[in-house]
Amino acid sequence: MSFVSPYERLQAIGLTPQLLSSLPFPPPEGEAALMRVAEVHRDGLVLHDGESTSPARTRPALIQALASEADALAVGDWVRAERNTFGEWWVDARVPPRTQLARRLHDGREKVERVVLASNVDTALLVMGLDHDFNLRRLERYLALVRLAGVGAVVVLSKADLCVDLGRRLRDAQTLAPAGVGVLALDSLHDDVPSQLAPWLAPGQTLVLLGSSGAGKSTLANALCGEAVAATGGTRRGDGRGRHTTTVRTLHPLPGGACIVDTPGLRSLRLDGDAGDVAGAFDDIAALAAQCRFRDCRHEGEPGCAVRGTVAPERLKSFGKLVREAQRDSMSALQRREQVAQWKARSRIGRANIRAKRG
Ligand SMILES: Nc1nc2c(ncn2[C@@H]2O[C@H](COP(=O)(O)OP(=O)(O)OP(=O)(O)O)[C@@H](O)[C@H]2O)c(=O)[nH]1
Ligand SMILES: [Zn+2]
Repeated sequence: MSFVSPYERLQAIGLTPQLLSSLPFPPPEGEAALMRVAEVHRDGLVLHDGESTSPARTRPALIQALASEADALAVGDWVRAERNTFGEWWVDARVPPRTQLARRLHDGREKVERVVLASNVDTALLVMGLDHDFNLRRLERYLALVRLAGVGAVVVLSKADLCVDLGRRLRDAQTLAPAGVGVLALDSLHDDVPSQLAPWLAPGQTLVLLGSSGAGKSTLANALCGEAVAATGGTRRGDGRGRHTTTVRTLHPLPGGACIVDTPGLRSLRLDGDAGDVAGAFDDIAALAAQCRFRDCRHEGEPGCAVRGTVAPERLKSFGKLVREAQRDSMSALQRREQVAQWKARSRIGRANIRAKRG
């Protein structure tokens, strides 16, 4: 019988020699192990050891330490877990992630929460269907998300078989994609997906599938795995939207030594960064803005603006929207209350002025 060390097994789910040599704790042994988070649930985790998965829970001290920095364990994290006498796994430490894809969730009132979508990702596959799903403004958001996280990306336009003006849509997506971000169109049900994505599937690589519900993420995951690992759903009749078939982010090892995280479709995507970060995620605009006459130019009609007139109006509009959204979300709850109070005061004064004029 040949002996496979736990570290060799972990190579199947992305362990690299660099990671192993930079652990913030001694290499676990005995009842402790290095594992990778494969799923995060409300009441626990699923850990992968490179061969199989086990349920686990997180020590409250670790949850609290992470929460104090608006952080939490996410799929893709490397952790130290220890098995107790009942055979239950408990996670007590995390390896600081190389990358974190995160978004903000807004509760509709004033609470903004940071949610980590996946950790230690090398390449995000930004999946967009060439059917009703195709939306360049949404793609812009996803491109900014990966840019903010410092994660590589490929735009995967699925359902090429359903598209009549493929050439134009490919060109439109290519125009948005910054240098180094590939754009490809495919029919995930019939094309040889692993060979089309081969450049990003080297052993040790971690990929994540991002996109709206029904875009075809799980179909791609299955095509890459060579078997049905993720449930796929149809799209709704009428509007062609997805049915939110995938409900949890899950890490799957791939046959060639890479691994992939399938994620549920995101209903909304608010970027996790301050206004400056978000503005910087639009390379073309950032480069032109350096030539605007005013350093704080908002490109909204100021004289000497180098951006307006050069950047497509719809791109500039969504840039402005994302920057303002980031600004609002970055404000503390207190600042936001103060701003609302100011608005109210201003409109009270405005109404009083109007009344005074009238009469
Ligand atoms: N014709 C065609 N259909 C596709 C293609 N890719 C996916 N589909 C179909 O689109 C529907 C939705 O695909 P899924 O893979 O479940 O989509 P998803 O992005 O995982 O959706 P959620 O799990 O809801 O987030 C399914 O009926 C798939 O069979 C494609 O390239 N061509
Ligand atoms: Zn300007």
